[in-house]
Amino acid sequence: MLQVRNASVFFSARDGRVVHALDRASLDIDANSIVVALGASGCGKSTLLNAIAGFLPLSEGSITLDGQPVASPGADRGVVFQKDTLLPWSSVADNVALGLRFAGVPGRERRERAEELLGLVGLESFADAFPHELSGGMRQRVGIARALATDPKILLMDEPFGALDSLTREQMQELLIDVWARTGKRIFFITHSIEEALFLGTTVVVMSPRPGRIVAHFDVDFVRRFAAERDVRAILSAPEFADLYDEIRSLVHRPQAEAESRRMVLQ
Ligand SMILES: Nc1ncnc2c1ncn2[C@@H]1O[C@H](COP(=O)(O)OP(=O)(O)OP(=O)(O)O)[C@@H](O)[C@H]1O
Repeated sequence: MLQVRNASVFFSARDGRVVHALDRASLDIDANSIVVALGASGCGKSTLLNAIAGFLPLSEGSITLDGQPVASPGADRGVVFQKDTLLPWSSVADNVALGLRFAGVPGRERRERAEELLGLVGLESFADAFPHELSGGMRQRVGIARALATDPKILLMDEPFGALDSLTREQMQELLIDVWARTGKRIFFITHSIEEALFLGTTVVVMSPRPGRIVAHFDVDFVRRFAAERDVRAILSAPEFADLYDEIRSLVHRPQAEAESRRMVLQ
């Protein structure tokens, strides 16, 4: 279980002002779940993800992963960003295996693991290609394979499909559902898109504008239905999908009217 409790972050801006980016956020991410954070630009989504990744310290509150406090980056958390961070001079297989190289895993084993992961993301024949030979969607697939290489306990994804065209984005959403169904990894995913949040999330949390607070939790089951039935149209045209879409939309657009959580508020 990943537990975030009353997490607040204050930044000191260059002009001396204090920016209150995250306000007492609490969140649980259980095994085999996909928790999607949704909110307007600047509401603190990346701040929350970066704190879970260990890239920045909390000002108040706590984050634990399977009972261990999170204080710095670690191989138990794999991160995928919107902009790919592949090394242009390294082959796709070497990029995937980067974390394993840091961990001292021998070359042959690294290669085998990279090939296995490239198979998982549908890029088995691109192991020896270089990043510039790949499309944007393929590069994000490599990013997902790389984040999985150290067998992390959780995958942290910061708008990973935000820069992709809509068709590629849909393919990547389905690929991610496949990866999730096959690996059972828990995932924390950030997006601006209500549709993406509803399609991918087992839980959707809605954040208010700065200072970012979690104003609502929704338990959702479209992703499990899709993993079982593979019927996108049935999901997107389900009346519950449209109802939830409207409810979340009104929250995102009127976030100051604080929503009542559908679940018990986390203590
Ligand atoms: N290092 C920093 N120093 C000062 N202010 C910061 C810093 N990082 C983020 N902020 C501010 O904190 C707030 C939250 O930023 P954050 O990037 O978490 O939002 P976001 O919801 O992820 O936005 P977007 O969707 O646009 O990526 C913003 O107002 C941002 O300007």
